[in-house]
Amino acid sequence: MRLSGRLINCMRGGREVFSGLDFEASSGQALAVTGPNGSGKTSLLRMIAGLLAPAGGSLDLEGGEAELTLPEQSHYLGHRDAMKPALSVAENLSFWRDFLGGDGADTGQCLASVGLGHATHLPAAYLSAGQRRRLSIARLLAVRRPVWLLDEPTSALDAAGQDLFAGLARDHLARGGIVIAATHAPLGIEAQELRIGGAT
Ligand SMILES: Nc1ncnc2c1ncn2[C@@H]1O[C@H](COP(=O)(O)OP(=O)(O)OP(=O)(O)O)[C@@H](O)[C@H]1O
Repeated sequence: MRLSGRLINCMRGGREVFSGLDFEASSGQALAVTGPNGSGKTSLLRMIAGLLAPAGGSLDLEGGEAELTLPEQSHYLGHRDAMKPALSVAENLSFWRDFLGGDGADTGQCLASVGLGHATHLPAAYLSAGQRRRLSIARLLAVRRPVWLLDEPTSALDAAGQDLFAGLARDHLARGGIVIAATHAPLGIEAQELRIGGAT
């Protein structure tokens, strides 16, 4: 499987953010998207996820499921943890599993894998920032998709959480997945750097 972008142009609010961006990531590879604030890292992830149209260029996934689009084969975790505060932790994850077309994955097991086994019945509103991030990461496990698009995946995670994330990402890569992560911090996994904009 190979994900590639060719000559991608990004416009936001009538202003060019970046242009002519090329990148490529094959099965088992991670890309760390780096660059200064406002250089377009989140915008690039959202384009790959199908949430924002490129102003030019093309995005392509070769070797995936022929009948599925690139967004349908991708997970996008934004830096806001999309969850409903009044629902429990388990209900939030079940919502996402069903919404994303999961095939009945055991949410309890996914939550235990991210260290939230003790909090499944708590309202999501009670979670700390790092726990919310762990709940987002559990979505990656509840529904298996080959392309992970992650915006600052380790923000708010403590050292143990960062190790946990790195382990899950390594497993995903070992299974032939692809990780594209926008980050200002080391991801804890081997990754090629895709730099956008000027020096950090
Ligand atoms: N909805 C929008 N309308 C207009 N401009 C926008 C919109 N969303 C983002 N932008 C602008 O697009 C540019 C790129 O934003 P983006 O969030 O992709 O950057 P980033 O590299 O992820 O930044 P950071 O490191 O701060 O997270 C910024 O200048 C931002 O202000």
